[in-house]
This record gives sequence, C-alpha cells and structure tokens, in this order.
Amino acid sequence: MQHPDPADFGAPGGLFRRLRDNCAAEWEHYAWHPFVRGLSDGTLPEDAFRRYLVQDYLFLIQFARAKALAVFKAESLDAMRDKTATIGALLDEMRLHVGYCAGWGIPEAELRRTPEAAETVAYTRYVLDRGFAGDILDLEVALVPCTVGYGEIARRILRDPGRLEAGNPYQSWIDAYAAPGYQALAKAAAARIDALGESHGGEIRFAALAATFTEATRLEARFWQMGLDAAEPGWRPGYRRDRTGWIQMAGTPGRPA
Ligand SMILES: Cc1ncc(C[n+]2csc(CCO)c2C)c(N)n1
Repeated sequence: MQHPDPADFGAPGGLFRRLRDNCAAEWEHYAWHPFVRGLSDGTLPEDAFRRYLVQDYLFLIQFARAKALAVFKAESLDAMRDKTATIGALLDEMRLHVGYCAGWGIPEAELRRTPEAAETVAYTRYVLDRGFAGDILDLEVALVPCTVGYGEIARRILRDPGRLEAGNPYQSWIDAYAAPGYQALAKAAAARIDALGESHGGEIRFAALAATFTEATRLEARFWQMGLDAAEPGWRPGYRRDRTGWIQMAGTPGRPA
C-alpha cells in the first residue's frame, strides 16, 4: 500500500472521489494491476505489452466516438467546444500511437487488420451504451476511470519503490502519462465530474452513477488482463524467464512476490 498522493485527483467530498472510494477494491485492482507493476519494474513480458498496444489503438477509435457522443450530449456551448477540441487532440494522438507501435515493430497494417478483442468490445460498447441511454453525466462517469485512472497510474509508478528507472523498456509509456500536460487533463476530468455532480444531481443519482463507474473500472482491469493473457503463463511482477524457468529479479525491494 502506498502513501496518499498529495496531488490526488478530484476535490475531497466531490463526486469523483466518492465514486472512486465507493469501489476501492476494484479501483486498486485496476490502478495497481500486475500489468501496471510490470510496466513499473520493467519485467512485463513484451508479448503482453504488444497485445495491449494493438488493442489500445482499437480502443482509442471507439473512445473518439464516445467523445463525439459527448459533444452531442453536452450541457452547454462551452462544453461542446471543449469536447470538440479534445476529439481533435485524440485523433492527432492516434497518429503518435501508430508511430509508437511502429517503434515496437507493429506496422499500421497489423493495427488495422487485427479484430477487436472481446475485452475491447465489452469496455468501449459499455461506455457508448451508458452515453446513449443516459445524459452527459452518465457518459462522463463511464469515461472518467479511463482518463483519470491513467493519470493516477503514472503517479503511482513514479512513487513505486520497485520501479526500474534506468533501462526500463516501458519508460516512454510512463513518461506520456506522467507528463504535466496529461496530468492537467486528468485533473480537469476529475474536476468536471465534481462540477457535473453539482449541476446534474450527483447526490440523488449516486447509486446508478456508482454502478456505471464501478463497471467501467472493472472493464479497465479486464483490459490489462487481456494483455497479460497474451504472455506465457506463470509471469508475475518482478520475474523474468531464463532457460531454467522464472527467476526473481534483483532490485525490486519492498515488493511482495
Ligand atoms: C484502455 C485504456 N484506458 C485508458 C487510456 C487512456 N486514454 C484514453 S483516451 C486518452 C486521451 C485523452 O483523452 C487517454 C490518455 C487508454 N489509452 N487505454
């Protein structure tokens, strides 16, 4: 268990923190999943990361559709403008994602021809369904574990005593979400949930919103697990394979096996 983060997301008593605290066990499983710990200590099997990267590209396409739905559902012209700007940024980011995948030896043609995994379909269509059926708050609550979760995950990695700093193959991934620009975006997303909670009846709708938030959080953890399922069975954070089997790496102090 880590110490509280002084730069935590959302206001104390605000809707975002209430939703997160309401599913503390599910949130912990998502935000400190073995996949995340493997990114942090650098031992995540490459096959797991590659599976994740390809599916994440397909995920982002659906995420852009959900943001487009948020423009349609937006509560004000200002919100429509903000959302529209984030769609443009996301579509630009997807070009970076293609370049990043190429760096891992995954060509764009492979991204395009790979079918969506069941976990990708389940998560993205769940979010879209909450948006179709509900209002802007239902949709944003379904989206927020994704945006804020990655911000929190990057911060947890930076504070992890078992983190591999020099020569971590996943450092560029960590840097992307630890960057001030992304941290500000995640912070704004949590603040927006707090504000929509005030303006759109967060209190009286809490049970339904909490069900949506918890389900989206579970589906995020399933997304990590889908990546791990592509790796050779038996891996745990802190372990690498050699000819004789799984061996524990030195330099992961304070981490239970
Ligand atoms: C499964 C999955 N969950 C969350 C994110 C994070 N994320 C989703 S969209 C986006 C751009 C900003 O809105 C970011 C950072 C991801 N990439 N993949």
